[in-house]
Amino acid sequence: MSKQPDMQTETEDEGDVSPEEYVALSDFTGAGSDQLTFSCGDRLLVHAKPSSEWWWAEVREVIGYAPASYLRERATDEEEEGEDDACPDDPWQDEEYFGSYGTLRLHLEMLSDKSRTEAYRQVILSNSASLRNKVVMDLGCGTGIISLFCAQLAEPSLVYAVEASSMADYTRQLVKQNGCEEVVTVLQARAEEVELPEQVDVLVSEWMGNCLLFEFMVESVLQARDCWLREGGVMWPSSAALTLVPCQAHSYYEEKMAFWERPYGLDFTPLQPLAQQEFFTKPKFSHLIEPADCLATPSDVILLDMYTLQVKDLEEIKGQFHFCVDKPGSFHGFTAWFTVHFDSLETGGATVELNTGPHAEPTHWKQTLFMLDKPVSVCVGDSISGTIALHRNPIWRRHMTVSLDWNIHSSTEATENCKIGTKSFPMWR
Ligand SMILES: C[S@@+](CC[C@H](N)C(=O)[O-])C[C@H]1O[C@@H](n2cnc3c(N)ncnc32)[C@H](O)[C@@H]1O
Repeated sequence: MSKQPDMQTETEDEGDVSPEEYVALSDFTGAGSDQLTFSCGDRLLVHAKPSSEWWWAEVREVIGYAPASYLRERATDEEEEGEDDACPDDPWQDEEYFGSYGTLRLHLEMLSDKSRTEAYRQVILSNSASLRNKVVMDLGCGTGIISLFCAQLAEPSLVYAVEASSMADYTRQLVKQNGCEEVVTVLQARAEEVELPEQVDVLVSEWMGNCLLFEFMVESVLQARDCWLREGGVMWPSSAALTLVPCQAHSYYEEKMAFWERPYGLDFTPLQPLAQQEFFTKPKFSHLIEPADCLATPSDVILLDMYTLQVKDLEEIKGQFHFCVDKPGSFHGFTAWFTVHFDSLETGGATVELNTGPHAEPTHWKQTLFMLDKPVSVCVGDSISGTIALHRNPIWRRHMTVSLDWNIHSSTEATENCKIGTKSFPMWR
């Protein structure tokens, strides 16, 4: 399976535009013969934009596909003179990111997610005695819910509630409204830039994104840990796991792909390559997998220790899987979700878990589905092994690409039969 499905079937005239000049934002090494290799600063001529992710381009008289997110439109000569590098102005897209957290929509979604919010409440409640007189930092406090739980359910000496978005103004009001202003200090700042008068005993944050890492808020948490957590202090969450399972996704496949087989008695199959490009090249967020659609026992493929994880580790995180199929069916893809654990402040105390998988109460993250280009029939006893890699985008720091490589060994066919596949899914770029 190619990394960019069906690229081979695309021609130069699909999505034609008159050639435009672009500049490479970063080095890129093509993975196959149809992909270009170029260096940061190279000028590329883009001939066609057949998809939003991959463009048909030319560099040094070589033609091939280039990832759109590595390119930026070339400025005029005058504009270019004033530029000292090719990097975008805001690789973290902070304006857009913190802008969205300055409105209520996301906070309503998060606070309405009872499993998520109650898990944090439970962490505070079950550690209330040990939190007495402790100093807490709530990184990315949003409306201040976790800080308010701390102030109401325990007796910390101080909670620094750090929030970069304009929501912080309202958070201050909420803290006052609930009589917690003696304990909770709201600081409107990016956590990376905040100055605290002291180190903290506990660093709590709700930083998890789709597929655990998307948005990479975790980097801010790791930087704050290194700056502000006292030696021996506690991280909440303390660890995180990404879980994967091979699965069926009949209704999604029917809805997006099989639909084109015979709508109204007509053969629309020439649209299937387009359907694959449009619906299956990116993961499906907000997927709710039925436990019955799991073809094997789910397995943790990536484990993160929040005490030892380093910012540089985030560039590429790899895991392996080996599934034994325990249900016959159509292997349509992989579904991923995450679980985080909160260690107790007391030695031997109970750990609290927030599990976003199909066997737990649904959360607003739901699960993430990665569709194969074509389903593969599998039988009980077959094995599906391979690797997963989360590659952080070198330019757009909140984005990543999830690459999956797998091989399927059949247990039933007399001759050794192994089907292999590989596919990369940009989230978002
Ligand atoms: C996922 S929300 C969680 C909000 C709140 N803690 C809750 O549980 O409802 C993450 C929040 O962190 C803020 N945030 C993200 N990165 C930050 C940073 N580096 N510094 C300060 N705030 C940040 C966002 O603006 C957003 O309000």
